[in-house]
Amino acid sequence: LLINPAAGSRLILRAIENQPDLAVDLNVTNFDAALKDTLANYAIVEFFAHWCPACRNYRSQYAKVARLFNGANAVHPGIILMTRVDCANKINTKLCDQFSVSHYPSLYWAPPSKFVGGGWDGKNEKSEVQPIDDGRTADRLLKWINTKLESSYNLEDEKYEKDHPHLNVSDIGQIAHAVYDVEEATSIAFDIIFEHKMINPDTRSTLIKFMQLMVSHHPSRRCRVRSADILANFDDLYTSTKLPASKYESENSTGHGLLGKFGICGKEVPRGYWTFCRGSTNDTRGFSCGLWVLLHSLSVRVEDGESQMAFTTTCDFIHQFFICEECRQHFYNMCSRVSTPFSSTREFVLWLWAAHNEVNKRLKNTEESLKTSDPKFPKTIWPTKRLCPTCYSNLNQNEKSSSIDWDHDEVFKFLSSYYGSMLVSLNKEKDNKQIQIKRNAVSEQVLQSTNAFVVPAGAALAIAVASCLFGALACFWRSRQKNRKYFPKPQPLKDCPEEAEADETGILLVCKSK
Ligand SMILES: Cc1cc2nc3c(=O)[nH]c(=O)nc-3n(C[C@H](O)[C@H](O)[C@H](O)COP(=O)(O)OP(=O)(O)OC[C@H]3O[C@@H](n4cnc5c(N)ncnc54)[C@H](O)[C@@H]3O)c2cc1C
Repeated sequence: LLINPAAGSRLILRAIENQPDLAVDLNVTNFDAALKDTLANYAIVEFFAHWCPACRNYRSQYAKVARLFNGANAVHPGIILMTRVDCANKINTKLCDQFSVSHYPSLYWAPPSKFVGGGWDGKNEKSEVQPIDDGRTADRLLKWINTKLESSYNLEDEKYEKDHPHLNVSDIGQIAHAVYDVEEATSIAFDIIFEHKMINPDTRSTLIKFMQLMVSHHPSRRCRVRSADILANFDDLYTSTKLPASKYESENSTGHGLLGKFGICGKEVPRGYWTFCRGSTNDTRGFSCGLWVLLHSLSVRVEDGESQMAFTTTCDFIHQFFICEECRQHFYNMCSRVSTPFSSTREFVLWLWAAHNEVNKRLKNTEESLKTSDPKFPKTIWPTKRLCPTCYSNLNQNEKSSSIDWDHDEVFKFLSSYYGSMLVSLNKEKDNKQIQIKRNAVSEQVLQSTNAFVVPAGAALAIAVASCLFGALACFWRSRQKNRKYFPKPQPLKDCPEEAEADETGILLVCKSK
């Protein structure tokens, strides 16, 4: 699977979907970007040469393991990104040298970020990049992984049919995988809004205010940047006829004009699968779970002074745009019961948490009586003692009791950390200065614009300026890609069979690279 190096790194990862061989082909032009971009905890890089018969034989073995971890139908998503690099392609020579590749295929293991700009020289024992010394068949590679992760993955594992030991939501670290789902839920929410043409004079201001909230506080950088772009061009995109179609790669203007084509978190999202919010069957959890996580992750990020605006915007957004009738009505009733305006983040965060628990409590009874619950994710009053023991004033208290004596300070601390830093802990992006400028500028405007019907001019300007900076960086990168004159054609290095060593398994050969 060869990918245009100019394509975005997420596109690279997405392109593996529906491919029989799900290992991701990387080369020197996209190696760092793809490994930086993945949210998987670990990566494996196979260095091979396309002329090497041992590598050709090994391909199907590697693919059997990649099926478990890569792609939309991964049985165990978000854990390992499995990639390969063709060292016989001359553009990759330096990259392969960095890893001291002496024979093909050679496999290396590390957290993805350790591959970026890194290497392996065989001398540094403390290096986090580690050669996989025994991965010559699919069974042996998986055994190596299982030993390393203390896991029990099996080549026969099928989606939904086995336990997902690494994706158990009662494990606190799993929230780090939810960034994927927050992006997914955001994209789906906006796709629904655009496809169902839900923007009208009554709903327009709510949408704009929610987007302003996202520009400032969405946990995913790509959603913040894209929301800012859309907000800055909202009127043009909405009417669409004012823009040349080529600018946004669209030929026609259906639905809400070009807005629907613009991808609120980028063109690659929604990807069509869930990670943290994945149910044990296809029709449970997913979008509504992702939407809750989005709301909670926004709530912990707002400033004290924004809390009342964030509350009303959240209530209006759910009321006007969540197409589950029962959900939006119930939620709005809970909103309507609030009589005193919020003056702090803490109040808003705890209100949303309590509202969610009220829904959990109601659904628990309904789902138990109708037997519609997801057996692996029954509704509970949350957080459980296991997730947050200090949230319970009295640890001897039954966590299933209807009136738990919460320690609200601890609950707030827990929520702030869980939906704050823990949620983005896998997301290695670093907010750069431009984002900060944009966030500050927009936050100010959000505060001032609780009744705005249009994007405030100042916010639009700030957003546009910041967007231009991103645009300039993107242009610079693209022009550098264009200026690369050519990629040399891959040349066969050696006639492998003469250099080959028999593998003791009798299945494979190993080709020497030098
Ligand atoms: C605004 C809103 C209102 C809804 N109202 C209804 C309704 O009236 N009727 C209906 O049938 N469905 C409703 N739903 C859907 C329902 O709440 C669940 O989202 C759905 O049943 C899937 O449940 P889940 O097991 O994935 O967990 P969800 O309830 O979706 O929760 C997602 C994750 O959030 C965390 N979480 C759970 N409780 C809390 C809490 N109190 N505070 C913070 N984090 C928590 C957990 O990690 C959980 O896995 C609503 C959804 C939303 C977004």
